Amino acid sequence: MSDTRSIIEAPGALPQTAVVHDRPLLPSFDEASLARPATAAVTDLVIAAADGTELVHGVSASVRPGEALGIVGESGSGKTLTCRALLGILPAGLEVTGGTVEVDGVDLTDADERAWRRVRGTHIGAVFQDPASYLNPAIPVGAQLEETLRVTAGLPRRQARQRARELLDDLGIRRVDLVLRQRVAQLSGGMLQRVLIAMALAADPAVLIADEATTALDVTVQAELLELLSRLRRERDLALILVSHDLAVVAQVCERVQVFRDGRVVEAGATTRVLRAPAHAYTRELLSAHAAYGLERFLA
Ligand SMILES: Nc1ncnc2c1ncn2[C@@H]1O[C@H](COP(=O)(O)OP(=O)(O)OP(=O)(O)O)[C@@H](O)[C@H]1O
Repeated sequence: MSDTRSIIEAPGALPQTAVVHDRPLLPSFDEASLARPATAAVTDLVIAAADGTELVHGVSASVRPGEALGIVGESGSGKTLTCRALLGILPAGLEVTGGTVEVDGVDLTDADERAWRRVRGTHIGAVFQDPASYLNPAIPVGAQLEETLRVTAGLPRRQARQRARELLDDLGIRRVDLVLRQRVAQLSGGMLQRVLIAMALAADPAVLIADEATTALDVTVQAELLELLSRLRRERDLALILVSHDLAVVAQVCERVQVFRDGRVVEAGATTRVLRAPAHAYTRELLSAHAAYGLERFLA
């Protein structure tokens, strides 16, 4: 389903489950951004297993420079597979069997691993849940960040060291030199995720995917990281794709949202509209589940 075809017009009346409060939802949707060409896009994407079982059934999603797109939906709805298709890292046994994948002006639909390696890291980066599992526990995180800077951004050793400091400083980390010397076990989840964000941004990609990147963190640290992602996309004109099962997370950062269910986009549109006046019964279900946990707390 394409972006436009999947947008269902909002009904006039506001359903009970929509979160209503007297302040406007932020950020507002900038329609002008849609006039810019997409930085990353999947169009009519189909992902299937080797036995032909379809897991993603014709999803379209796109994001532009400086824009944040939220992807929400319950577990197993196809959010991660869609993002993995954009990164060229589908799990073994799964493949793109229909549609197109494009990143930063490059058509990667039929790309081999060599072509993907030229794009991953340099044009598109990603962070996921559980940052510790992406780092070597035996090596200081600074050395791992420097290695990424050498390999992905092609910096010589001395420059990589300097750039690692600058990157962490830019991500709001205090006592940068101390953090760079520490190992995984010595750092908090929020700090490790910052290090992973620094690695993902090492070669200044145009697109960043954050897939449940703040899920396991406590609310305060989560809010700090969401604020950081918002700032980075503003300052770097980064196209951000934020994946979460949590509507509140998406509401804090994204001006557009797509609701996934069973490998399809069931609703898409401006976050404000989707949250205030959900058109699809499933979105209303998601919202009522969140209302029970006080979604409005995060939206104000
Ligand atoms: N390696 C795999 N082999 C077979 N099926 C898979 C594989 N990975 C995912 N799936 C299936 O594909 C569907 C979509 O999975 P996906 O991981 O994209 O969901 P998701 O929305 O990201 O869920 P979650 O929030 O739990 O990560 C699910 O039915 C899942 O079971």
